[in-house]
Formats: sequence, structure tokens, C-alpha cells
Amino acid sequence: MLEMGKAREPNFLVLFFFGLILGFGISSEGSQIRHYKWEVEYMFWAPDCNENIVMGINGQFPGPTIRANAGDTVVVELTNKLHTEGVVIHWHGILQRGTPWADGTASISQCAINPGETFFYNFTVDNPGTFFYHGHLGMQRSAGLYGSLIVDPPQGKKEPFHYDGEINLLLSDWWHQSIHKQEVGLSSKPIRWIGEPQTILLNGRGQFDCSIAAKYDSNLEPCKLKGSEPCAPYIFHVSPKKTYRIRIASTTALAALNFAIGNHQLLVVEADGNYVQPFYTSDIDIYSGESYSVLITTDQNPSENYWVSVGTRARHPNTPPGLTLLNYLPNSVSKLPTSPPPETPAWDDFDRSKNFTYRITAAMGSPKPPVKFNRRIFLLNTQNVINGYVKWAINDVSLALPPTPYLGAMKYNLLHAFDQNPPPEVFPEDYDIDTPPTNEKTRIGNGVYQFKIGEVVDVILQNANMMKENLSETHPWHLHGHDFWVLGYGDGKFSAEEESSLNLKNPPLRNTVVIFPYGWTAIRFVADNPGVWAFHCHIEPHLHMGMGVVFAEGVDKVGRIPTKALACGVTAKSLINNPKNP
Ligand SMILES: O=C1O[C@H]([C@@H](O)CO)C(O)=C1O
Repeated sequence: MLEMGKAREPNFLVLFFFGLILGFGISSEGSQIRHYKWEVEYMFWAPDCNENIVMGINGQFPGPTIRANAGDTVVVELTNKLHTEGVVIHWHGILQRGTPWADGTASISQCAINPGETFFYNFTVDNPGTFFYHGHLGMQRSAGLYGSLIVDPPQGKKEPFHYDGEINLLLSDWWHQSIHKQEVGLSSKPIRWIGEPQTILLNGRGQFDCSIAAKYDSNLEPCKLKGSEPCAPYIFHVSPKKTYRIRIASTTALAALNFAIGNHQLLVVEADGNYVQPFYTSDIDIYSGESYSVLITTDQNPSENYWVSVGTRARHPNTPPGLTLLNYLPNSVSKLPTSPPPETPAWDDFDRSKNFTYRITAAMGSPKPPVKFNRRIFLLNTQNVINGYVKWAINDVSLALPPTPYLGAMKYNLLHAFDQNPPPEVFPEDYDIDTPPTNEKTRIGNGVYQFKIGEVVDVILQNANMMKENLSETHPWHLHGHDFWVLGYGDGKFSAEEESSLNLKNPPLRNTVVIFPYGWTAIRFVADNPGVWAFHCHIEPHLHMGMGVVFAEGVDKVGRIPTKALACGVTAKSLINNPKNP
């Protein structure tokens, strides 16, 4: 029988039948099928030592780690055990070539899976890298529906850098208020903003009301932890004189984080599943939706342990840093470092943040962008008030997803499923990004930006002042179904003069990119992946308030979409198979 949550060796007879049932063949030579059987449910858990409910998978929080080799097929047989909510899971950073229906975006790639139903996610993992997965319906990611997805190079191939050991770190932020209360607050008049998170979680573990670093600060309450509690820190155990790869991914709902290890330099080698030109840094900023790999060398005094500190930046902080220890074996973990945890750089030192972000370039030999674009769209993000509700809008359209998923609606030409007028590709040239928006034309919408297959698309993301005077926030934008080249960033409004400053030489390939306050970010991608793809701010409440757009390309080239992605239940299946006589 299948073992819950674990990858198993392929059994060819079973695979053959799976192939028949699911319409996929036995993997080509060397690659494997990684089969997981998951149940999603709410469960009592104390991620930060305070009991609450979290969305767990197979009784675990965070969910089980998926580990595969590039070229493998991942099959996740997902059963929704929630009592009254649908669910979907998005495989963040996986391109879903040929399987756009497996992207796990409710209302875009599939119907939400109803309670009691099982959906088969079946996709290939193309590229090695550090990825993760998470819920993509309402604010279920904030409820704890996430886990790691690590792709190793194809079997027999090596990473382009050496390391002796690996540590995997999934970062998240945690609120004590339920997501239901948060969602209602965001859609109330007046808005009840969710505020800053109570706790930063490292691999689902944090400490509220106490600190493991209380010994340096008499205002802090020391934690009394045995080590076996769900909120006890996840310790990084290392041996001296070795090199470790630390994989760091952020699935935060809101927080922009900064990661540092006392006394240790970080060599950045990977970002969002792409190799970067290695560079040393004392700390990294990591925004929601991003991932990095850093190498560290354990060359410090071997009789000490060192702090791992994850603090918040970019927003006025109200959350203590998440902490754990880099434990040099065989030292006891109870031996605390001689000095306090590294201090997180000032939250509003945006020059420092830009300095870090601008240093990221593609590793030598990485694919280069096409030198010319076919189409360039400008996306201005503004915070707005629509009928008294606070929303976010892109070019004056605040995204409200339709009940019918776009992918099926577009494939079958169901024109009434969503607004057939494409949203605006530009914003008024004289728009003043330094003052609060006027809101005259802002509306709710669900139109789609449609690209020709193979089109080279530039997107210029333009930030602006929000409703409050003198305030513009940082937003990490995530694109589904593609990696894009980050051609450049700048302050103020993008103008034609910036063209020559764009980097076509070694721009990093990523799936998430940040847009700084009052600034712009330019990206380029090739619309060569038939499907319908979300492009949105990865801050969960911001997407919930409309901060996203929908891209589509070559939907006529999409193969058979599984019935369950188009509609639900047995009635849907029989109506689809035999519409006249179900
Ligand atoms: O979208 C947001 O809303 C709040 C605030 O602007 C309204 O209360 C905030 O900080 C956001 O990022």
C-alpha cells in the first residue's frame, strides 16, 4: 500500500495502471514518479507555544516536504478533510509546462476541491531548486497550509557548487486571529487591518510571550522549553570546518524578513530555483514568495554556538525576531552564544534593502533574455476605496476572481464566465505617484491580459503612494507558470530614459520580484507556456484585497483538462462526459 506522505519507489505495474487512469505515461529513463497521498485538515497546534488551529497535512505542520529530482513526476493525491471549506495547493515556482490545470489556483486553474473530494495534482518538476507549496484560496496560506518542495538535479548530475550538508528552512508569519476573522476584517467598512504578525515561524516553530535569547535582555521572559514541544526551535546542527547549504524560502503572509547568522558570512548561490552569481553578504532580505540558497562555512570557534535570527523589515515592526541556534556539534544546545542575536537592520533603511536586491545577478552561463520585447505593459498599483471598502487596484482594476475557473472557461470559450474586455495596459502618463490616489475610476474587475504564444512581454511594475499621505509600501510580485528576467529597478516613475539602464547582460531569472516604495521594477518573460497564470502581490491580504492580474497565453493549445479541474462532483463528470443524457 501507499505510505502516507512519503515518496516511494515506483512499482511499474501500479505506475502502468496509474498511467491509464490519469493519462500520463511511465516516466522516461532515470526519472521517477513521486507519489504522495495527503489529507488537509484543521488541527489544534501551538506553533508559537499558544494553542490555536492550523491547516495541517497528514497531521503535520508545516506539511510534508516533497523531495524530487529534476525531470521527476510529482503526483499529490489531495483529499480535502476540511469541514466546510474548499481547498487547492499551488506549487510555487514549478512552471507546470503542459499541466496548467495543476497550478493550484482556485478560480484560475481549477475549481476548489470540495470537502470530501480528492484531486490528483500531477506535474513534472523541471528545474532543480528551492521551492515550496501553499494554499491558494482565500487566505488559507496564512492559516498554515504550506510546506517545502526541494528539487535536486537530475539523477547522476551535481549542483555547480560543493557542500557537505544541507539545512532546509521555511519561513512564515503567524497571527493568533483566525483567517476567517482576518478576511472579514479586510472586507468590512471600515477596514479592520490584520496588523503585524504575532510571531515569525522557522519551520513552523516560534515563541510568543517568551524568548530563547532572554539572557541578554532583562525585559524578556525566558522560554521554558524541553525541546520536544511543537514550538521548540528547529536547531541547525552542524559540524565544524564544513560547508552547509541553507535553503531558505519565505511563505509569509505579510512580513518582509531579514535572515542572519551570528559571526557567519552567507554566500548567496541560488534565488527562486535559479543559480545566481555568488556573492558574500552578512544577511539577506527575503520577501514573501522568494527563496534563496546560501552557503556557510563553519569555521568559527567550534566550542561556541551561534544565533540564527530572522527579523522583520520594510513595514513598521511589531514582531520580535524568530530565533534558533546554529549548533556546532558536539556542543550542547543549551550552551547559548556569548553575544546577543545579530540585530535586524532598520526596517526603513530602504537603501540597504535596494543595495542587497540590486546585487543579485544571474550566474555565468544562465539563459539570457531576448534583446527585444514584443509588448510592454505598465502596471500601476494603488490602494483605493471602492464603495467604502479599502482595496488594491492595478491600473484602476481591483481583481475579484470569478466563480468559474478561467482555464476551462477560456478553453471552452464560455464568454460569460468573466469580463471579456482586457484590462488597461497603461496608466495615465500624468499620474502623480507621490500623492494618494483619487479613486474616480477604480472598479472591481476580472478581465484577462492575453498574450500571443511566444510573445516577449515586458511588465513595468509601478509603485505609488497609498491612501495615507507619504506612504508607499514594498510589494513582492509573483508570476505563475514562468520565470522572468529582472531587467531593473528604479526610484520614482519609469521613463524612457531608464531604457538604457536595463540589464540585458546578466539579469537574474526569478519567479518573484520586489517593488520598492515609490519605485518601479521591470521584468521580461516569454509567453510560451499555454495556460492561465496569476501575477500578483504575494502579500496574502493584498491579493485578497484585489492586488493581482491574470495572464493567459495559448489556451487553445492546452491538452485535456481533468474533469475535476473544470467542475465538481459526479454530476459534473457525467454532464461533461454525456451532456445530453448524464
Ligand atoms: O493594505 C493595507 O492596508 C493597511 C492600511 O493601509 C489600512 O489600514 C496596510 O498597512 C496595508 O498594507
